[in-house]
Amino acid sequence: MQRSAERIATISAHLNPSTSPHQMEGLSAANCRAKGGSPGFKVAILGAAGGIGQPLAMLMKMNPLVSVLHLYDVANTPGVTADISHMDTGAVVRGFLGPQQLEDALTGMDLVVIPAGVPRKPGMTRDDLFNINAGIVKTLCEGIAKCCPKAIVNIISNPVNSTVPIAAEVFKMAGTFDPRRLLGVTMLDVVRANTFVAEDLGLDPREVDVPVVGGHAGVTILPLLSQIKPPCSFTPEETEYLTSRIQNGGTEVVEAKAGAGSATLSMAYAAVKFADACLHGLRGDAAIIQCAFVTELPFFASKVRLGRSGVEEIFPLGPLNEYERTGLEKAKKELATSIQKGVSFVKK
Ligand SMILES: NC(=O)C1=CN([C@@H]2O[C@H](COP(=O)(O)OP(=O)(O)OC[C@H]3O[C@@H](n4cnc5c(N)ncnc54)[C@H](O)[C@@H]3O)[C@@H](O)[C@H]2O)C=CC1
Ligand SMILES: O=C([O-])CC(=O)C(=O)O
Repeated sequence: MQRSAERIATISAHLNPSTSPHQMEGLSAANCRAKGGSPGFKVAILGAAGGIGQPLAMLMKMNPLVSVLHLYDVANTPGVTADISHMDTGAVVRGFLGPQQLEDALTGMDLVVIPAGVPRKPGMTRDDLFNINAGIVKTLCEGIAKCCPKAIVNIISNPVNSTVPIAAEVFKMAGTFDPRRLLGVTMLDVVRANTFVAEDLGLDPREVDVPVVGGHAGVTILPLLSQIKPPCSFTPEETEYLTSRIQNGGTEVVEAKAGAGSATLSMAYAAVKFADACLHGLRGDAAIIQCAFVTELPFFASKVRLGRSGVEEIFPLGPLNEYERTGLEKAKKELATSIQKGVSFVKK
């Protein structure tokens, strides 16, 4: 009994940076590495114990660009942190549990990734998550504005078309808003588009690049199949089938999981692909181009160039065909409503 109590004390010292220096001693190697300023970026995941958060945390722990990884959630971070901290990769992992530890989790971070919030069940739209997730994202962003206002923020929590505007309003009210640093993660739409198109064409998905613009729900997800690389043409039936499958990819997973949540593993993969692009941009690497939901235009998923200050260039949509022009009008209409809903939530 005694031994196991000591062990719990040691683990909780690792999880809580506010514990006394004496309690932290057992973990000095990891802490020395973190304090020694080993090269790399400091990344926080908010919602780190969830279905997306856990595999995302594991993949971020494997990323050589990450030197410190903070895992924050309102439940279960001690276990997830203890587990991931045993991986023999470079990043030092620290866990934070509950609102009292949010500020410690955020202080000093270069990149904050937010998959906190409830997922869909069959029959729900992403907008049905608004009532719960809007408040969660608002509170977390207030913490970011206070503790790491210069961090790049990647928002995964749905409905992205409204949660990103919520984040923007929170940052505007705090006087910390920088449109280059706030990005909604629409990478999973690109990942799905590449996969489904590659299946259709009999190609390796790694060779396919489909820009997906607009937003992250239903008709706002607009794949630009006319701009696919390698260049390729589709029949009207193929265009209709592929566009619909890409737009409904999330629902396909929600239905297959039959009440047990939405995409988590492919989302963690997409989130890491996107976070890694942001970190390469921060490092100053050249030509980091991805699609993301950005806050200029005023809010729209576009192809962007990532750099040291976040989004450094937003590319124009390029030539659209008739099918895409019609899709764009539908997307803009629905997006306007979702954006306004997010903005009003913070202003009210
Ligand atoms: N942008 C995208 O492409 C995608 C977005 N999503 C969205 O990601 C979100 C998370 O999905 P899952 O990980 O599957 O859900 P989950 O329920 O498995 O995990 C969510 C985690 O958030 C935590 N959480 C709740 N309130 C919190 C708070 N105030 N602070 C910090 N953490 C909090 C929970 O404790 C839980 O660990 C959902 O809103 C989902 O719709 C999911 C897939 C794709
Ligand atoms: O569909 C959902 O609810 C989760 C999501 O955003 C996706 O998988 O694209």
